[in-house]
Amino acid sequence: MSVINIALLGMGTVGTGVVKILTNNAHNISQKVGIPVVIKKILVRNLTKARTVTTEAELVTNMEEILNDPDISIVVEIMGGEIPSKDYMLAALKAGKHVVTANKDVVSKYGRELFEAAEASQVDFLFEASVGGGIPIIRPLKQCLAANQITEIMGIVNGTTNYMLTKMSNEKLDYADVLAEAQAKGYAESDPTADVGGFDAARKIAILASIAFGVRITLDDVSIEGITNISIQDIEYAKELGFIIKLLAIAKQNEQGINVRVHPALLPASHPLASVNDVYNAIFVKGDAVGETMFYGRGAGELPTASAVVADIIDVARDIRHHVSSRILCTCFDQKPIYPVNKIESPYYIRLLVEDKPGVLAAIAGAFGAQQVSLHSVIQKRKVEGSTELVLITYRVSDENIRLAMSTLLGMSVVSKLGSVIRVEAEQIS
Ligand SMILES: NC(=O)C1=CN([C@@H]2O[C@H](COP(=O)(O)OP(=O)(O)OC[C@H]3O[C@@H](n4cnc5c(N)ncnc54)[C@H](OP(=O)(O)O)[C@@H]3O)[C@@H](O)[C@H]2O)C=CC1
Ligand SMILES: N[C@@H](CC=O)C(=O)O
Ligand code: NA
Repeated sequence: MSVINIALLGMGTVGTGVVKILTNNAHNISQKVGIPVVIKKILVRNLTKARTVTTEAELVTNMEEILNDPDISIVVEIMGGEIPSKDYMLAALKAGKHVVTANKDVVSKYGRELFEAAEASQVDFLFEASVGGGIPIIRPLKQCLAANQITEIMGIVNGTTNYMLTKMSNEKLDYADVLAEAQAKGYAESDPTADVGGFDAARKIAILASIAFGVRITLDDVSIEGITNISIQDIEYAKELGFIIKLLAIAKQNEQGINVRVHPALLPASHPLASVNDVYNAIFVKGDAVGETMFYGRGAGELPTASAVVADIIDVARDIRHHVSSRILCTCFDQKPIYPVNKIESPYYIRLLVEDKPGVLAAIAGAFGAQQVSLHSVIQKRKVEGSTELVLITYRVSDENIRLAMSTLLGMSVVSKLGSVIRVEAEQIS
């Protein structure tokens, strides 16, 4: 074997980055593998579309041309979406080809099926780019931290929403404008509701939790809330109170089971995740032996994501050279109960509009008190349409109790509007 031939499925944002890296760093990569890695074919939808990078690879529109090519030993899926990506990956694995993917939708939903197919064919199935873009996180969890019992993962795992929240916070830009910017930069999914709705982050934390806890966690096990209801007003009030709003992905394991959730949260400005800005992601992993570790870097974008994809290609290429494969496949061996989010206690930030008259504050405090919700701080903000805006931070309370308190408040004639209810992740408020 004098070269390793690969095929790309897709030549969009990530595919373009993969072509660039494999071209610009060809010598370096060839030295690391031992022989050159060459892109032989690229599957696209549209052969006549203008491309921003030139390649000697043949552009094709029929997957059979890749599946039936015996020279191609690695298939790199960077098309996105579930269908036909999953079927193409399965077909490639069954044809004895190694597969590298950046597709969290497919890995989080069909991981088991794909791992089984890889094992049956004794080939590799690698997916480093599916979580955290260019940040090494899958390999560290599966290999470098393998000695540990992981108890907690917490982080910012969606570049689009972190970019949006940063721009809204620092430049007071409008939600729709910053979303359009993130799309133009190639950070967002083809359907950006996956980003802003929290589903992309949920798929990523499901993948991380599955690997970390040795359990198959699916999207149905994740409690999901996105950033669609976060306003500049909330970002500003949070800042005044010493907090920064971030979209967090959290997975925790304790005696009661596993809790996996994605939601916006107020973080104290001094928290390490509060200063993770723009498209950057950061992931904390706590292990019983290693203690706390943190992984940080660009979570989306052409070259950072392609960096992780190409690293997987190099890993597989080395395996091919050394006649080894399927070294670390599925690590989800156990069944453990899921601990529901409504039992998780935390402080809450609440913004509401109330009538401007004596006794209202006492009535509201009473409604909270009836559901065992104690108030840490109450600030009276601006006047809006004749009502007064109240911003409250509660002490630690369960999701269940906060919901009950909210429904009582909404039934009170003095409450004209409920603005926002956002969790606060702060150890110091207990
Ligand atoms: N963008 C990012 O920052 C990151 C993306 N990812 C993941 O990487 C994957 C790719 O993302 P991205 O590069 O942004 O996506 P793009 O939409 O930019 O590119 C998709 C590519 O796939 C091709 N394609 C799509 N559907 C088909 C099909 N049915 N048959 C043949 N070709 C098809 C398109 O062809 P054509 O060019 O002809 O239209 C295009 O070249 C996704 O799974 C995404 O979630 C992961 C981490 C970060
Ligand atoms: N849309 C995703 C892309 C990378 O996974 C994000 O913004 O993080
Ligand atoms: Na990664």
